[in-house]
Amino acid sequence: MKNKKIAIIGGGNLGQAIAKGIVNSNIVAASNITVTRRRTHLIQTLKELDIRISSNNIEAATDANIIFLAVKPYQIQQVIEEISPYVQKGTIIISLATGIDALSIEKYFKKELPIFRAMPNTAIAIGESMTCISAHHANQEQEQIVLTLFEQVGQALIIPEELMSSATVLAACGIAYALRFIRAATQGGIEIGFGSNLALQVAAQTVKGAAELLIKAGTHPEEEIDKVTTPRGVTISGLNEMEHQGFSSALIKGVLTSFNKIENGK
Ligand SMILES: NC(=O)C1=CN([C@@H]2O[C@H](COP(=O)(O)OP(=O)(O)OC[C@H]3O[C@@H](n4cnc5c(N)ncnc54)[C@H](O)[C@@H]3O)[C@@H](O)[C@H]2O)C=CC1
Ligand SMILES: O=C(O)[C@@H]1CCC=N1
Repeated sequence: MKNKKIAIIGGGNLGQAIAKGIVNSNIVAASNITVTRRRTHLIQTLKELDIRISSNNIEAATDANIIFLAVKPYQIQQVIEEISPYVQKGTIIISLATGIDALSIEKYFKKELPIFRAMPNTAIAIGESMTCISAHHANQEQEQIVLTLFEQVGQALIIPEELMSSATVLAACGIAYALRFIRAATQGGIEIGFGSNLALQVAAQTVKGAAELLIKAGTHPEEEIDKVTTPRGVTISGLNEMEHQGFSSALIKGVLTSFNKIENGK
């Protein structure tokens, strides 16, 4: 792994976060990673980490063993058609583009390559992503390489491609849903007396603790809820009122609305 050459085409939010995450984990030398962007002055900070920056996609793709496609979905076809003639056989392709299936990517390349789709979430910037990955024409060794790369920036798992839209909703959009919960809790906290900064600190750490209980202890949410809900107590009154107002139902309907928009465009 250490000697693999990586090209990240599109040094935007996700592209830069992946580059930094891989460098921090030390599994590939920074000098083996090239990040491309048309306006390279916007990614000068990567150079301080010894990451190479370039505006030349073809040069970056030519000697890469692994290519991340981190441009927006509407830019992906053009980028693939630009680099395809220079991509060596067996090069691992990892597309981050939402909603573009592996068959289309293969069609744009006009040749068979190991193609992966990866759906991280924005917590990748702090090494806490939940990344779902699907594989197309890849062998086990290639799957392990891609899994290992994303494990440097959070948790990662391989899923069937047919679940990629669901993964997008639950993990990528999910960050926004969770943040809206924290924002709403903060608004409630202000109404019952906290200043906004303190309310946000308390709400955010409380959500982190709740998630860690499930992740570290491996318990079910209801098991943890049972520990907080004293009979005739305040928690169950609040929780039941939230459910009367449609809390779980609103969340489930939101998840389905996002999913339907990906699947049917509406
Ligand atoms: N999982 C998630 O939470 C999210 C996933 N995404 C997906 O990730 C991908 C990247 O998204 P972001 O990083 O947010 O986008 P971004 O817009 O920040 O980054 C894309 C970068 O590609 C560069 N670029 C465009 N054309 C290029 C070219 N021909 N050659 C080299 N560089 C070029 C742009 O200048 C930009 O810096 C998208 O395909 C999007 O669908 C986007 C947002 C959230
Ligand atoms: O909202 C969106 O369309 C993209 C997909 C996943 C996160 N952001």
